[in-house]
Amino acid sequence: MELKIRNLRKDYGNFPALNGVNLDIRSGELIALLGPSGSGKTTLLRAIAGLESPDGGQIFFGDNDASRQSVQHRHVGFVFQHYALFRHMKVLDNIAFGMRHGQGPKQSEAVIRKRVLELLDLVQLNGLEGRYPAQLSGGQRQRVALARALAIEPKVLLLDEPFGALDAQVRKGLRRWLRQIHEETGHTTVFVTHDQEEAMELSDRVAVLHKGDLQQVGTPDEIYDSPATPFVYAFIGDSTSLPVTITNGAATFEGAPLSVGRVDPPDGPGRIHIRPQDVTLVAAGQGVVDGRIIGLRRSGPYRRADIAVGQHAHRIEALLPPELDVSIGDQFGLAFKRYAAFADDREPPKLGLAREKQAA
Ligand SMILES: Nc1ncnc2c1ncn2[C@@H]1O[C@H](COP(=O)(O)OP(=O)(O)OP(=O)(O)O)[C@@H](O)[C@H]1O
Repeated sequence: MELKIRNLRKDYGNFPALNGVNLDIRSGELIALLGPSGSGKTTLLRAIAGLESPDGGQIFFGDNDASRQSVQHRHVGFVFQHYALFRHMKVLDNIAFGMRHGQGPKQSEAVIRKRVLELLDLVQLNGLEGRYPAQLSGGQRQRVALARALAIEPKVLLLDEPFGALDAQVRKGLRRWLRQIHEETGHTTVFVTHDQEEAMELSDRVAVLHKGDLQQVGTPDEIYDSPATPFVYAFIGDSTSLPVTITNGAATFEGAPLSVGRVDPPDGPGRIHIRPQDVTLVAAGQGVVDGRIIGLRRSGPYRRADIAVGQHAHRIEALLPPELDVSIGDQFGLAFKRYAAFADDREPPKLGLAREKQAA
């Protein structure tokens, strides 16, 4: 089922939780709603489910305007962070609940039992149908919750931080498992997370929200390699930045020209953003700007260097090969393999000011 969200608004008092969101969700895709706490992810998910009534805009399920439809009529499957299994019911009865009490045609107990056992097989919990939720681990309970959501053959599957309460190791396992289930079942799935790694690894596309605004929608590669706004650049992956002044497409830093080539944003104050892996050290005077190493620490297979730049000690971070012979206090030129230039955020942030290019 394809979803179209048009100019969706939700205000809590004077506070705009959703600021006119437009988003097309393709049939069969797994899309992540990603953003920091309070960005509007859950509000958007609940509006899709029909649990929240918007103050403006529309939500289409296919060609059908579902904006005024009840939760029951939208026929969505929902899994929350805090598993909402019925504690007094066995796993089998939990999964069967929607089939027994839902809107669909009545089914015989034999059919229901067969379907529950198939779903238990799908979520890899064969043999646990007779247990109560208290006799399951947190990860197993979330699998039961997913089986229950799938049991009603939902038009759309909505997942709100379903692994949020579980430890990191279990989360990683469940992430792979969920992707596999998605590939087998093909439900249109909307997944809320504030964990960028989870969003990038799991989804076909990522929708990044910030303060109720949809900042960018794209594949994980597009979001990481071509962030559309300074917020997306800073939120996804590591980066540091330098304040610049842009005049006729040329950037200056602390009054001196910055040899990064032509930049696109309009004249005025802006920032050049760089990812640590895109900074390389060259001889002083040969790079975009000179800097002095003020910190070095090991980071996985790399060494992470803190480099002070300019008179006001702005900080640039670089990932260096550990065998590179550098020490605190060394002076270098910094070359940027890639960077992005943005005009300073003028409210609200607008798409399309980015320019990512090879450094000159
Ligand atoms: N019922 C409510 N009444 C008032 N304000 C609310 C209500 N629900 C949410 N908000 C506010 O709306 C904003 C968006 O909330 P939402 O829960 O959608 O954010 P989120 O991105 O899902 O955050 P989190 O990751 O913390 O769950 C927040 O600032 C929140 O405080």
